[in-house]
Order: sequence, then C-alpha cells, then structure tokens
Amino acid sequence: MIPSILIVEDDLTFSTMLKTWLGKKGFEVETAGTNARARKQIAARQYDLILSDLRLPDQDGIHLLSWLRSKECTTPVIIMTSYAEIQTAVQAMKQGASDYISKPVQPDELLKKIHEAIHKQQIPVTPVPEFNSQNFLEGESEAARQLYNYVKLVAPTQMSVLINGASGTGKEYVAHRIHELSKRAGKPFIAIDCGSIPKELAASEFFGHIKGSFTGALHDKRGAFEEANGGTLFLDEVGNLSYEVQIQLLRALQERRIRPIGSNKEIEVDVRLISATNENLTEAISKGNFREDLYHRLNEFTLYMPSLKERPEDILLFANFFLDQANRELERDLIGFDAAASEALQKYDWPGNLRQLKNVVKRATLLAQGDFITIRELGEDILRQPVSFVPQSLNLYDEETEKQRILRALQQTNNNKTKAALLLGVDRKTLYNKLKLYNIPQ
Ligand SMILES: Nc1ncnc2c1ncn2[C@@H]1O[C@H](COP(=O)(O)OP(=O)(O)OP(=O)(O)O)[C@@H](O)[C@H]1O
Repeated sequence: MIPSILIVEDDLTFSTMLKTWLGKKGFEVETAGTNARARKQIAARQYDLILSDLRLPDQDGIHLLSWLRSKECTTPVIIMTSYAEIQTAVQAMKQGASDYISKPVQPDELLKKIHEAIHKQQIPVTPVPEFNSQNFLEGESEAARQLYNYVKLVAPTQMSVLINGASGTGKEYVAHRIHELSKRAGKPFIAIDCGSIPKELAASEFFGHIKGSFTGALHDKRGAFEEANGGTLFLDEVGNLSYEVQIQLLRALQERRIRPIGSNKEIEVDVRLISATNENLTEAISKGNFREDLYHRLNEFTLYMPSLKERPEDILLFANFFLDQANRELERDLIGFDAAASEALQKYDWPGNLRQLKNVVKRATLLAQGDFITIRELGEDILRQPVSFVPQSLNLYDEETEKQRILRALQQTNNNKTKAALLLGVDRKTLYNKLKLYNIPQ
C-alpha cells in the first residue's frame, strides 16, 4: 500500500517541490496551503502522515495539532519550522507532534523522520530498522536473560516462533533478533502488521497479484511471501487475521507454494515464520475466531515477552540507553537522570513498556534545561504515581552492582565527582567514601 502524506505549507514553490520529491520517493502526496484547508482535507480522508509548517497564514501548526488531538486523530505529524529555537519545537512535541525538522529542510533527514513516524504507526509492510548494538539492548534482569537464552536456542532452527507479549514490549525487535541470529541473516526480513491490512487486500498483501486481476490492481505486485523468500516473514498482531485469510495462509505454509491473485502459475517459497500477538490465542480458538491448525503451525516454539514492570532492574538501563539514542538524534549532550527522576522512572508502571519509555525519554531529552533530566521533564503520567523525592540510597544494590553504577556515573560525567554524586543520588562525601571502599582511583 502506498503511504499517503498531507503537506500543509503556504509557500507554494516549496510545497510543490516537496510534493514532487516525495512523490518520486514513492509516497502519495496532497497539499494544503492553510490550516482551514488542511482540516477539511483531513476530515475527508485518512493520511498516513501530516507534514506541517509551523507558521501558516490563518492559524499555526500548533493549533492544527490541538485540533487533531481534539478529534482523537492519531495520524503522526511532523512540524517544519524556520525558527529553530528549541521552544517552538518543545511546544509542538508537547502538543503531540511525532517529530520536528528545521528549515531549510535536509531531504535525507526528512525522509528518515517520515519513515520513523510512519513506522511507529505501523502501516502494513513496515520498513525494517537497521539493527546494531547502537539500537538494541538485551537487558540484565533474570527475565531478559531467560528470554535471550531461548532466542539463541531457537534462532538457528527452522522452527516457527510465536512471540507473546503486551504492546511495546519489543516483540518486533526480538523477531528481528531471531532472524539476525539465524542462517537466514542477510536475506530479507519482511514485517506485516496483520491488524491494519484491510480484509479485502490481505490476500494480495500476502500472495501478490497480477495487473488487472481486480479493480485497482494497476500493476503486478509481489506479495510478502515472495518478498521474504529465503528469509523471514514476521506477522505482527496475527490474531487479527480474518478466518478466510487464515485458511489461505495455512495452505501456503503446508504446501510451501503460493499463487498470486489472477495468476495461473504457482511459486515455490521458502519462508520462516515468526508471529506476534498480544492476545490470548487459545481463547480466540475456543471462541472459534482462530484456527487451531494454523495456531500449531505458527507456534512450534513460544516466547513470552516480559513487561517492563516484570523486569524493574532493566528500567534504568533502558532509560540510559534511550537517552544516548535521543542525545544523538536531537544533538543534545545530556549526562543522565537525576536521583528523583531515576526513582520516578523505576516506580512507574509503564503500561506502554519499552516504546513508552523510549518516547518519555526522547521528550525529556528535548525539554531538559540542565545536564540531567529531572522529574519536571518526565511528563504528567509518570508524576501522577506517588513518588517520594528523597534520593534513593545506593545501598539498595549489592556491592558489585553498586561499584559498577559508580564507575558508570564517573565515566558519564568525565570523572566529575559533583555531577557523578548528583547522578547517583548521594552527596559528595558519601561518594568519596564509596570510592575508598571499592578502591576506585580518584
Ligand atoms: N531490545 C530493545 N532494544 C532497544 N530498543 C528496543 C528494544 N525492544 C524494543 N525497543 C524499542 O521499543 C519500541 C517498541 O518495540 P516493538 O515495536 O518491537 O514492540 P512490539 O512489542 O512489537 O509492539 P506492538 O505490540 O505495539 O507492535 C521499538 O521501536 C524500539 O524503539
């Protein structure tokens, strides 16, 4: 499916130029010159992304954002601003913008941000992020250790894997990890969000079609099975497949062959399946909504993704990891979280799991005024949890963990004892005592 973009921009030359360029990059693009016009167009149809100038002749882009929120419209919005001051961007992010970009717009940067924003919304075939040590972390909790032990065991096999877990726990990341650790690494990894494919297009998404085989089939299209041939096909939200598509899928898996719609030729496919779900599929089976035979095909091995609440030891680890990412993306240089912020992060429930933590940290990185993220920047949801503002004592940790935390804090602060003490939530004197205790050179 071609992703659609609405450009809201009053500079006609610039918007025409953007429209042409994005059109060449494979997007379907429409434009609007005013806020009022944009609202009309948004009310009339669904877009995958809105790219809006901050300053518009009638009302500015921030107004557009609050209007979208009032309509409970979740289409991602990227704000373009000539005023690169942080404040406008901050306001836009607070109003729910996915991202911002300053003018003059760098085409490659814009394209990257568009892909990221659309990816977060998960259109059916999601562009696959690059996985490397800069954007993947396993965690150190017992739950994480167990999960990645299983991942390493199952990855090299041909078994189909069903990943079970709540939204934002990292199911797609784990699916990709399995692919990377398998013999299929280097071959395609194709992700399909079964939850957002319209029922009537599902067969074409999976198996492809021949030009003219139905109204709207303007070109030949390769389906996901063919795209993933030799590699891995990842079916996200697999519980959402219609019964009819479940039957077609089962047949394809049993026969290892598919036939594009309108074609009389069958194509052999060699695909490893990884699926993910956040619902109870056994319950769906008992209600007659999911086929048991397909379930067993998909579920030769089950992985359970722990929620962030079930792995509290990993919260600060991930928070710091996402902070490094946000520092790079936003060109900021924050050192860490102060003691009260660290405590608040650890006490919060994180219903949206890693995805929510990543978003909270990114916003806070943008908003922070000093070297550390404080409780003020973490947002209302997190503050609503009862948090005592007394810095946490270091002694909650065992000695080795405590020593490692101190070494990390010193490294993060370039050996600045005052800042390291602040980061650890202790006073300087305590820090000096601890340095002596652990024989850490001063
Ligand atoms: N192991 C990880 N290391 C680093 N970042 C991660 C990891 N796992 C998840 N993330 C971050 O959290 C976000 C959510 O992860 P992912 O999309 O894999 O979750 P999901 O469980 O598939 O969510 P959903 O059920 O909503 O599709 C990712 O975009 C990524 O930024």
